[in-house]
Amino acid sequence: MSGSTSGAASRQTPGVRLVVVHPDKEVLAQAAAARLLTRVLDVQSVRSPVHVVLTGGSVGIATLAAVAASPLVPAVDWSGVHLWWGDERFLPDGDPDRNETQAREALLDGLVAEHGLPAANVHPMPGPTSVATPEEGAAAYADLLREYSGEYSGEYSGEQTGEQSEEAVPVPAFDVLLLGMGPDGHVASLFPGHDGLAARGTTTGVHGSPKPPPERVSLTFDAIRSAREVWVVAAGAEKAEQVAAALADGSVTEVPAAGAVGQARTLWLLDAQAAATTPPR
Ligand SMILES: O=C1O[C@H](COP(=O)(O)O)[C@@H](O)[C@H](O)[C@H]1O
Repeated sequence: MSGSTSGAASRQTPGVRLVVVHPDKEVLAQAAAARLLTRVLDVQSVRSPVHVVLTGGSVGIATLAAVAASPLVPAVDWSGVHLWWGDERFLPDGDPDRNETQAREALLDGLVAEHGLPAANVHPMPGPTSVATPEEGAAAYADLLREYSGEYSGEYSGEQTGEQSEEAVPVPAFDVLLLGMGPDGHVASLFPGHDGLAARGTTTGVHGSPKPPPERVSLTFDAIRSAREVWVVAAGAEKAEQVAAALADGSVTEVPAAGAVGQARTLWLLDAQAAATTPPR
């Protein structure tokens, strides 16, 4: 055990993984929001811009709502923050089931209107309003990511493996990459047993998602693993089994969340129910 705080139990693995357990989903969302704002402030004290990747899903959106309600919002220089998505449901602009729509309602519209977040710093994944297929959306987003990949130079073939690809992925230097986790262990739109798990490059079109809607756009594992910090947020008893499997370094094919690892740090931010079958370490 290390780093326990009031209401939270933390476990630090020898490497770069930290598991933090909060009493319930509400506290989890509040704590994740506080942690996110603090991280953005910390990064802004040493460099700018800050790149944050958002997630959809229950805890992901609850976290954004908690950010919106935080008194720390004005402490951030939002003009120096860029917001991206880890995945998107392939639905028309404004559809209530788009991760973008939910994030805008929960937080982003308010940041743009009242706190100086430039609308141009919000980078949603394209949907059928602007492209014909998830593949076209994935290609357009890959181009946008490359445009902002200041630290990257050279051609990326999408063929590299392991550490080599982690160093060469043409995406912005993501400071924090948030991921929700489904009860089946999926992260972003990378589902158990699906082709997307092995997709190369930085983005992929998804068909036949077991969770509606069937068509989606997702970052690949190469892009996810390029992030300095990956934070997996999950709540609820229905996720306990896959949380335990991922934290036991289970097969990424069966539990995609097991493959969600940050370059510097991986945080698992859980509620007590989601952590219920994870043995203390
Ligand atoms: O469909 C999706 O689901 C996951 C997890 O959602 P949750 O409601 O079970 O937390 C989410 O992370 C992903 O972004 C989203 O597209």
